[in-house]
Amino acid sequence: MSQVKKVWVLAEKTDALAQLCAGGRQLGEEVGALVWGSRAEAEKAAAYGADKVYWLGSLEQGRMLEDYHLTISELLKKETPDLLLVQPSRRGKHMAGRLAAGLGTSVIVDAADITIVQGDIQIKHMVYGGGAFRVERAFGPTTITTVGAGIFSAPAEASGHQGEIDRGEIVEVEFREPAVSVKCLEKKSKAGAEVNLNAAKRVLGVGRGFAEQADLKMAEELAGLIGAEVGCSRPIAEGVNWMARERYIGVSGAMLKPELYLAIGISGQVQHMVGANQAKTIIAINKDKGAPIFQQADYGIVGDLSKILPALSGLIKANR
Ligand SMILES: Cc1cc2nc3c(=O)[nH]c(=O)nc-3n(C[C@H](O)[C@H](O)[C@H](O)COP(=O)(O)OP(=O)(O)OC[C@H]3O[C@@H](n4cnc5c(N)ncnc54)[C@H](O)[C@@H]3O)c2cc1C
Repeated sequence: MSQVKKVWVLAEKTDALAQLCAGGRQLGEEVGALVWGSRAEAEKAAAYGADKVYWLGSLEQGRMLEDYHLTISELLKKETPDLLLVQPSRRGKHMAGRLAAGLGTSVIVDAADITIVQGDIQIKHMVYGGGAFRVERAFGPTTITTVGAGIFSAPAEASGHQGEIDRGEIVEVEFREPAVSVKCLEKKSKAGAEVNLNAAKRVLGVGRGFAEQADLKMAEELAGLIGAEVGCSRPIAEGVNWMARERYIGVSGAMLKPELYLAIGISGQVQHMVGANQAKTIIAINKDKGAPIFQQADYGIVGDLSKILPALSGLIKANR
């Protein structure tokens, strides 16, 4: 694949930063990383393979990440990277939108594939709620895209620079106060939101086949036994509200690429499956043998989950 000259990456979390740096190395001759936090964080980005780390410093008390849009868009205008890869977190998407507005371009969201054809950046992403893919090209000197999970894999730390952290140059960036800033007045922790489905090797998804919230205990027990994170279909998080929104999988939720996806009481509508069909192995449990999920599953069990889940957990425990 041909490469462009400069690819920059912007991520809030370290694992996403490592993945985007790996992607940057595939797509660009030079990788630049925009990093907040301590100098150690900036050095980490260099170890992940960034040639230049644009170090934005630590967030001052009460300052929001969003306030950096002016600082970063000025930098983008000056340095004109060909491509900016952004972590698709809510804050990442927000920032991507603001940066694109500052540059007079638009964001191509949730890239499923990025190819460079003779210097032309072509981005494939899902449209019509997962019904089709479209290949798009952005106008302007810098293409901005948020990148779906699992598109690039993170290399072992420091592989980009053979472990020599100081090979990546660290450039200190001065903060530019935007005309209108966002102030954080109060922070409250959100119960149950601490989950990183993208990083999980095994995910067990629960759907509307569960009649009662209390029945989820059967799924949680099995997940614990096989070392899986629990995710869900959208109606479980945004209909009956049995789980946090961070746990729902699909086109408008988390996009996964685990080794195993175990879908229980999930019909397999396209909007859900686009978030799960990159799994290496899909196993479905559903009482309806005509459920669409069985067309995408590698293995299927037709039956009532209230009988199958305790039986599976019992078998695993008995064979330990
Ligand atoms: C624009 C748009 C975006 C959307 N985005 C998403 C998204 O990101 N993620 C998402 O998940 N959905 C999304 N949806 C909703 C999606 O279309 C489906 O409605 C949803 O995924 C269905 O969830 P489900 O499979 O849990 O429920 P259902 O479709 O109701 O399926 C329940 C399944 O459980 C089975 N079942 C019932 N009882 C049992 C039992 N006792 N034992 C075993 N099996 C049983 C049934 O046979 C059925 O197949 C979106 C929809 C739209 C329009």
